[in-house]
Amino acid sequence: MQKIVVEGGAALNGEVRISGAKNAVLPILCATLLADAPVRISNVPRLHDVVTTEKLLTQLGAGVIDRGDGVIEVDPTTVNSQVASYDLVKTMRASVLVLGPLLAKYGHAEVSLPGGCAIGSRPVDLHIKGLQTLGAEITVENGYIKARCERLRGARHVFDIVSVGATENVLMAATLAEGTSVLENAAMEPEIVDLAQCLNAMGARVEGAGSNRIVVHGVERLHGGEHSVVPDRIETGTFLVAAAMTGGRITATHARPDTLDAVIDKLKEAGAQIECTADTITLDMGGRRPRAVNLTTAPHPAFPTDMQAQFMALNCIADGVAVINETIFENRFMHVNELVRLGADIRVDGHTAVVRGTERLSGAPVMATDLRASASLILAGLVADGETTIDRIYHLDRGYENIEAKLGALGARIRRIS
Ligand SMILES: CC(=O)N[C@H]1[C@@H](OP(=O)(O)OP(=O)(O)OC[C@H]2O[C@@H](n3ccc(=O)[nH]c3=O)[C@H](O)[C@@H]2O)O[C@H](CO)[C@@H](O)[C@@H]1O
Ligand SMILES: C=C(OP(=O)(O)O)C(=O)O
Repeated sequence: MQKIVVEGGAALNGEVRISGAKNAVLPILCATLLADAPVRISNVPRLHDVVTTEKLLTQLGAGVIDRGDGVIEVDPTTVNSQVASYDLVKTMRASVLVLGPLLAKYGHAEVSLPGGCAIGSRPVDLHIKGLQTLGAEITVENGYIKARCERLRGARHVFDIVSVGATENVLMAATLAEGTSVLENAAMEPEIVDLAQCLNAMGARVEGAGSNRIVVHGVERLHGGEHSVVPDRIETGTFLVAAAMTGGRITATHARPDTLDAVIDKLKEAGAQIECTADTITLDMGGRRPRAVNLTTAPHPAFPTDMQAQFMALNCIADGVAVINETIFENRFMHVNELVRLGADIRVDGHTAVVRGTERLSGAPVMATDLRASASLILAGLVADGETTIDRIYHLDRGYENIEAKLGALGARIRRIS
């Protein structure tokens, strides 16, 4: 099994090119199923989750051409199965996002229940309820969600709680429904906006994405189209935190600063100087030690849960005490015990972690438990004395494109070993 070895102590300097967003490209690839002509997606990151989605689309019968240069062409006209099997869905929860498109296009779909994952139980009841509001008959049998409906009907639906995935599934389904749907208490994440832009490029009529009220005027068909995936705000934030922790200066290029307000505010609070243009972010820490920053995760535009672990790593070596509240997932502190193995001082009580910054961490073998936990361990390794070896990095490869090459180009001493 592969591992990543980091030798701490180097300040990061230079430029890093940000990839397309994992959390945008996955729903967008699923959305191509709605079209009745080929769709071309560019700025696609090379990620394990993208490969899994390609396999899923292929299993459904779609033609998938990955041109290897960040462009994927999906031909959905050859789809001949509406069943997403457990084998693939269990490896990637986002596979459940084929449910809405398949149901809307073909009138039926069977998608394996994704089950829980390391960070929480992550049910899909809100996806099901939303599709039921549009008229779907849904049962859950033998571990599969079985959905059926001749043609979905536009309706008003209020999500019980804000869910990114449920908003995406219902939004995609509503594009082919008869009449208008109004989705209230919708998620407002930039990835929802990107999905809506892609759907509109395919002929959908979606308004209000990015607000908590999305209006979808159903159309008879979606045609092919082209879309370039929004830059990954979580990858961007991860590199910015790395630079802040090491006292360095980096510029993230091909980024979208306007999707990162809460993260940029916290980095400034930690003492970083930050300058943005429309598509770059320069962070200068000037060799200073970061100050501790309190944070509470919440749906966009508040602080993203997908950046919590990275800021935990920053707080481990910051000046002061930080209180971190995780309000989205019930079990998203699994990096804590591993950070403690590196010398961090962290106490967890329920959804709250109290982090007392220490001047030094010391390298050790650690184990990644999930995607962002893996990133936090790399960040801690960048500032720890000696070597940190991170095991189970397959989590990392789900969501970061070439992270060791990108960090290495910024001056980090990092390598992958088998
Ligand atoms: C592929 C993708 O885009 N993943 C992101 C997406 O995950 P995902 O879409 O799975 O996350 P949700 O926004 O749905 O989850 C938010 C909360 O709602 C709960 N919930 C969700 C659906 C449901 O039917 N019932 C229910 O109770 C979840 O358990 C969680 O506590 O948003 C999360 C929250 O920003 C991010 O951490 C993930 O990186
Ligand atoms: C939790 C994450 O992803 P997923 O929803 O794909 O598990 C993440 O990107 O941090």
